[in-house]
Formats: sequence, structure tokens, C-alpha cells
Amino acid sequence: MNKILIIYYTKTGFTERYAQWVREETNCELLPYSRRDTADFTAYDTIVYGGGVHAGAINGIKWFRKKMTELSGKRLAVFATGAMPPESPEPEKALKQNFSEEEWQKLKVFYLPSGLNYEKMGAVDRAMMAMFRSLMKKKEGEDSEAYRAVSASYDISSKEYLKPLLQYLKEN
Ligand SMILES: Cc1cc2nc3c(=O)[nH]c(=O)nc-3n(C[C@H](O)[C@H](O)[C@H](O)COP(=O)(O)O)c2cc1C
Repeated sequence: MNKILIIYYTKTGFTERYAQWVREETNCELLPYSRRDTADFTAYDTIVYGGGVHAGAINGIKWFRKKMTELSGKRLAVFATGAMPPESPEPEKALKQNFSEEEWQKLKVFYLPSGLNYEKMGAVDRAMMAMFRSLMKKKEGEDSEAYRAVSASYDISSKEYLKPLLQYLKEN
């Protein structure tokens, strides 16, 4: 049987929620990033890494990229949660820049739209968002959709977005 391990890095809970939704649908185990060093990779056929996108970079992805050599021979996938709208052409481009061409060929990468949670955000991330908001305001104006989209918390996460990842995981 295909044994799946999901290692996830979450700051405000979106990535964790998606990981839990995957667990409801598949035979997988979850491990938070903080406990990544306890993983026994030999016990799994498929390793999935999940993290939020942070100024273009998938949280914790450096660690996963280093692990990829050790994990060669296993099925590898990454899912990234983010505030980018699902219909825009940006997600694919933004995610691709996290990997070398060679790594990209060895992976399946999925984008899962999530949202923003100002209540759970740490101080540094709040400050970053404040800077981003003021840039948006200058560039697009206070009434623009783009500015309003980053001005308050919202949650567009949905099990619907998980379908391609679930299909991939169930293929074997
Ligand atoms: C400082 C900061 C930067 C972010 N940058 C991006 C980004 O570049 N692209 C994006 O789609 N979402 C971005 N987001 C939104 C997060 O990726 C989104 O809320 C994600 O689901 C968080 O996952 P987590 O709660 O599991 O940590 C950013 C959020 C913060 C707080």
C-alpha cells in the first residue's frame, strides 16, 4: 500500500487545515515542520511537503530541497497555500521560482488558495503586510480590488481545490 507522509509548515493555520483535509481522504500521516527531524522516511512511499507562500517563497522549502537527494526514489510532491487568486496565471510562475529546473521535473507541485489571517499573524508578518498594503495603496489606489484584497482577513480555502492533489495521491 502507498504510505504517505505530509510534512507541513504552518504559521496561521491554513496549511495545517489543508493537511488535515488530505488526511480525511487518504491513508497519510502528518508531521509538523517543528518535528521534521523525527521522520523515518524509509516507512513511506510518498513524501508531501506543504507550506504557505511568503513573499514568493514557500515557507521551509530550503529544508525540503536539501532533503530531495536523500528522498530520490520516492514520489515527491509539494503543496503551497497562498493568497494569490486561483484563476490568475501567477501561482504557477510564483511556485516554479522556488525550485531549480531539475527539481521541478522530479516533483508534482500544487497550489491551494487560502487567504489571510491577520489575527493569527506574528508581529513581523503583520509589519510586512502593512508595508505591502501601503505599496498597493500608492500603486493601485485605495479603492482598487488589489488593495482591498490585502486589507483584511479572509478565507477562501476549500476542499474543492484539493481535488488534483488527492487524485495524484490516489493514483498508486
Ligand atoms: C508576510 C506575508 C507574505 C505573504 N506573501 C504571499 C505571497 O507572496 N503569495 C501568496 O500567494 N500569499 C502570500 N501570503 C499569504 C499566505 O501565503 C497565506 O496566508 C498562507 O496560506 C499562510 O499559510 P499558513 O497559515 O499555513 O502559514 C503572505 C502572507 C504574509 C503574512
